[in-house]
Amino acid sequence: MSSTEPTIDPQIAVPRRASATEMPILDLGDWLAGGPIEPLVAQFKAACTNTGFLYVRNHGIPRAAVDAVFDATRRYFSLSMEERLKDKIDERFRRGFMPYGVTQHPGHKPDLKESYELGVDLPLTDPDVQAGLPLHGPNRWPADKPWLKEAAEAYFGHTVALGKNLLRIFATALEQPEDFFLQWCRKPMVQSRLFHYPPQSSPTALELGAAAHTDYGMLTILAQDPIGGLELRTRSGEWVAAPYIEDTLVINLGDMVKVWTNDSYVSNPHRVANRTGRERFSIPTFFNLDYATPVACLPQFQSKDNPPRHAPVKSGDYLVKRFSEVQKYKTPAQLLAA
Ligand SMILES: O=C(O)CCC(=O)C(=O)O
Ligand SMILES: [Fe+2]
Repeated sequence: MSSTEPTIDPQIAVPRRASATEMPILDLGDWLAGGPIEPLVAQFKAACTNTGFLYVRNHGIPRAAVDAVFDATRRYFSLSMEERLKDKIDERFRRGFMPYGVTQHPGHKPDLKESYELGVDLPLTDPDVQAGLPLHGPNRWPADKPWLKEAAEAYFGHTVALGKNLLRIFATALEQPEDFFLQWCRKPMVQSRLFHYPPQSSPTALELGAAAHTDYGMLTILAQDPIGGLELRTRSGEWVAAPYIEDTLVINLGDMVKVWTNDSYVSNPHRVANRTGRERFSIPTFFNLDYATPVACLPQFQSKDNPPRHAPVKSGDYLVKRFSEVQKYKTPAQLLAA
């Protein structure tokens, strides 16, 4: 080996499966049908203070909507690169096709994934869009592929509804009124990403489908296909697998939750290693509150002996900063200056 060749990390170990304590399955069915919230709140709290990861079932998103968005995603990524590049992501609104190489975590090779991105669809006449509020704007859709818009926007609508329901459980767990977070859901910064991961025969710690990272915002709602490949780090530092479980979605917390709770609720690192030799598809929805939401440590998580460990942040400013650290875009300010 010549000295100019990069050092290849040893293949990372195949982890064991997460236990039911590390990733409990919460059944939302009874509550969504009018039952009490308390049993769910207790399970939610336990998961959030352990790994920050859990599964939900009977979550209210119809199976047909999930199947339809996966079908459309597979169909879209079977198109030629030339075809997909017609809808290459625009830097201002960040909607559309994002090719390989855009997402790169510090110290890692670019993630081995490509995506199609969508969010809350705001017209160009919307006052916040006109004012240039970062990431606010219209979705971008290929006019000749109506099936993509149809399936993705339908699924998106369902995940927004689920996200708001999860925020009710979350607020109750934080001893706030059930609708506490919903006051900041006027134009919530929700983003869905339709992901395609190619097969990867020898994942290394340097090159993965998604390098180890924490999510930035409040809640992530992840639909994955039966291929699996999602792994999370437990509090003891062990990597464990979060496999596909039929009719469930994975929920995990983002870093903003650490600000609200002074690190009582955790946003654990996770990664994707697609070792199956087959293509993998997954659809995370990142649920975030309105741009101007003041995120700060809640009173019950601080005291004289335990002052806030994180400075208060404005939700949107924080997200924009975190995005710019891993995605090679220009910021809106740079675009305006260009
Ligand atoms: O694709 C997955 O399973 C997870 C993706 C992920 O962690 C992310 O995009 O933040
Ligand atoms: Fe993530």
